[in-house]
Amino acid sequence: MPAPPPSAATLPLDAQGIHALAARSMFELFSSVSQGMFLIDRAGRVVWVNEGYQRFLPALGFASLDEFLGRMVEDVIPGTRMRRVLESGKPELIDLLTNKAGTFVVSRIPLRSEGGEVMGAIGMVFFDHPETTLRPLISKFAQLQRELDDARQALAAQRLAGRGGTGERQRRARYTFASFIGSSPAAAEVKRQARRAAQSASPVLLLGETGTGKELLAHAIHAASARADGPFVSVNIAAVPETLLEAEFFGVAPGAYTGADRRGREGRFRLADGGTLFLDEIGDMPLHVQAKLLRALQEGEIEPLGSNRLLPFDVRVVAATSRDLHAMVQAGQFREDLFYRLHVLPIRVPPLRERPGDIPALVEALYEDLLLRSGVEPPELLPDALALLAGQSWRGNIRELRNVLEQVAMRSDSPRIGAAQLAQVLRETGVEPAAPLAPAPRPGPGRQDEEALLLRPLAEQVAELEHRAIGAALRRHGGNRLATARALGISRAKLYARLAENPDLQVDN
Ligand SMILES: Nc1ncnc2c1ncn2[C@@H]1O[C@H](COP(=O)(O)OP(=O)(O)OP(=O)(O)O)[C@@H](O)[C@H]1O
Repeated sequence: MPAPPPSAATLPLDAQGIHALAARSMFELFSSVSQGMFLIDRAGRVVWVNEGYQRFLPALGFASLDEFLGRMVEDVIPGTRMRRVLESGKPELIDLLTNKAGTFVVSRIPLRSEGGEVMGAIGMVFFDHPETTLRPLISKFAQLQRELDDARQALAAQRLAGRGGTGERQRRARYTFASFIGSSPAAAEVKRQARRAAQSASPVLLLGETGTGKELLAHAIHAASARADGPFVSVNIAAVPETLLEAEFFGVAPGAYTGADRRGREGRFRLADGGTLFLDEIGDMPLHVQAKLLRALQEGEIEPLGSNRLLPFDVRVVAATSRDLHAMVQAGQFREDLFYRLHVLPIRVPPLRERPGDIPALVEALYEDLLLRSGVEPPELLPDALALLAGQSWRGNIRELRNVLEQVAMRSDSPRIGAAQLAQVLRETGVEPAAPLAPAPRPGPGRQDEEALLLRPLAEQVAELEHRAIGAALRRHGGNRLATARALGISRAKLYARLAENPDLQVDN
């Protein structure tokens, strides 16, 4: 019997017909759900762009489609991996692409001839601004990115110091007090206290929000202490599974377990012998380990798991936490006796929002570091952009500032960045920009004027920023001087002195 003639409602039953139908349906599906699609040929030239994709062209720096078509894909879409897909013939079904046009969830698929040869590739953008549409995924990505940054920075510091092996890296201090950037009163006070702590042998407790520089200070304290030639060993308690913490601290005796640990393992206390043991996130330590830690600190001896021998150690402990240990003690979550054992030299590390005056110096240092680490030429931030940075709440503190600065460098070709461009990057990285610390700059100064403004003595510029910061804080707090001094992390006496020098700052309350 002859096959029924194909109609609009009939599925083709031959392989070729099924293939054509599926390909067409998939193409239509992708073009309707994606934000944009484009095609490159075998040479990597952009040969077709659909209507959806055309709206990204201005952000990529193209005024018309004609300028975009026919160009090599990497010349027009910074950071793209389309050429890799051409070369490997393997699709990349989901990826995040960040460039000056924003951050996108993208997909790249090779196009093959009937003979299986790669003839080109199709690129699709599924989401733009994934930081709002895919928040959990993006924050996880941002977290990983930060960890990667920290690891890269550690490696670079090690390379600069000309040091070898991984174990060595772990056991040397990476930073000194000079690495702690900031000359604001709050920063100077922290450094003063930390320097004093370095001279003593007592435990130090660093208290402050995430990303404020607690680990950096722990390294610096070690490097300036009498133990500087000994090892610096750190344990991030939050990152070690609870069941492994004891083994991590106290070690495992040979033969205690079968398998990998059969030969036994040194604990961190022993590895840090003669040096400093940095206990990061001490507030995350389970109560039963707290009891053992306390005993070890009191006795100066540890008992490796599966052993009945006590081993002496000589370690100076520096602990850090972003949690409110005092409240944890009251809630029965942290042992009071351990708290007092560690709370001998407490140092409060202020959040970045309490020292906005340090932002210009931090920007300079973090960009210098970026240049050293990755060769990325950083842009210059104009005064209105610096004022915008100074007005943010920086929940992730300096780590977050570094991340934003890197994003600015990655997403922009312009050598100078103003507040408007910065605000866009802040939004794209998931930070809703708060008002700048100073009123928005009046339109006017051209590039040369702006450069002239930046080429004045730094002290003058810092004083200006301080003046604007005080003005903004006074306005925010309705002229309340105590609240203003607190918000800026300065003493009331200092605020009164500044107000006396600058009568124009007075706000009646
Ligand atoms: N004052 C500073 N000057 C220069 N860089 C800083 C300063 N403070 C922090 N950083 C940088 O910011 C990042 C975070 O600092 P660090 O890891 O020391 O913070 P932390 O308080 O220990 O954070 P967490 O509690 O999340 O572990 C690091 O890359 C560090 O080099």
